[in-house]
Amino acid sequence: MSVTVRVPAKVNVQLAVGAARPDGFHDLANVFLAVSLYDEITATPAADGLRVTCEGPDADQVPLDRTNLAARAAEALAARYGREPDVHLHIAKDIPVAGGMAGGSADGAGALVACDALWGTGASRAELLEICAELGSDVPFSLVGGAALGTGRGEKLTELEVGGDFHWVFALASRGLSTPAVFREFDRLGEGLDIPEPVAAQPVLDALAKGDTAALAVAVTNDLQPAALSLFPELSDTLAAGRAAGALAALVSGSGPTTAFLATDARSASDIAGVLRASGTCRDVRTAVGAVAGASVV
Ligand SMILES: C[C@](O)(CO)[C@H](O)COP(=O)(O)OP(=O)(O)OC[C@H]1O[C@@H](n2ccc(N)nc2=O)[C@H](O)[C@@H]1O
Ligand SMILES: Nc1ncnc2c1ncn2[C@@H]1O[C@H](COP(=O)(O)OP(=O)(O)OP(=O)(O)O)[C@@H](O)[C@H]1O
Repeated sequence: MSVTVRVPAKVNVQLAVGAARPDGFHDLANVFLAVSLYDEITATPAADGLRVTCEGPDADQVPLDRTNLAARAAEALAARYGREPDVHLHIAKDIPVAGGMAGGSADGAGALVACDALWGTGASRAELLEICAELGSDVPFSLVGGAALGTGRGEKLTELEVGGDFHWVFALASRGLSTPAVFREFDRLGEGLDIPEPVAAQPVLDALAKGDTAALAVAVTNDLQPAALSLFPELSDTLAAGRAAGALAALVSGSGPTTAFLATDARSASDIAGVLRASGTCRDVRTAVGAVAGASVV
């Protein structure tokens, strides 16, 4: 018997970042939207301990040892329920690696849900969310999906209403960006400046609730974008190409380097994707819609 769980990627429609905290993390007002790019995690019982395998275009960049977030999730759940993590976790990876779309976090949440079902632990949702928060700031949202406001370091979630579909185009970059490096660059760029407390922007929440793409397009913000562009200046060319192709908004997704483009509808998304693909400013292009459900057994 095995269990397969499908988990979406995310885009941040608002990412407000506060000053560095004493523990090195940053307080956030992080408005997450789950989008229809998915990893699938299959958990199969194994007699000989924990093993991770991965397939997909970026599979060679995924660690298969105990640092993999899927492995860490299985170990955390097993430890809590006093059992051995005897499981084979297979990741079918479609979310870009080190792309700012919470790919590793998706695998952590997916492995947790898969092992929970396989082992029949009966853990409550609150317990699963607690383990997610220990694994990483983005992991709780990968479990929950839909749209949510993340506060604290992003792990404290309030679910948000979404009144309609939002159509996106994502341009994948030629290399990854390290999330800690982007936060460090944010700190460096902000040295000597007064960094305000991060707060959720009402126009973003209203646009989501109404399903109003045009309103969301003028409301999206990402405080990590200047840091990501500083470390990866060529991303400006991708953003410009998407804008010229008719995107209503163009921004870096989370810590980058994936760039995200908001489109009027599915047809426009497909047109923008075609122009971006031909522009030579990115490695690959994908379209997706949000909001979609979080980690779900298939
Ligand atoms: C950029 C975002 O993807 C936006 O959703 C997240 O804030 C990052 O979430 P994540 O990849 O799950 O991050 P974690 O694994 O928790 O932390 C990785 C590193 O990112 C930095 N980090 C992360 C979250 C946060 N609120 N402040 C931070 O400064 C820290 O250097 C931390 O060591
Ligand atoms: N299951 C996993 N899939 C991909 N990377 C993983 C995984 N587990 C650990 N990692 C490590 O995490 C690093 C960041 O990868 P990930 O794809 O999660 O980045 P990201 O999407 O930018 O994250 P986020 O958007 O949450 O900041 C990788 O370079 C890799 O070393």
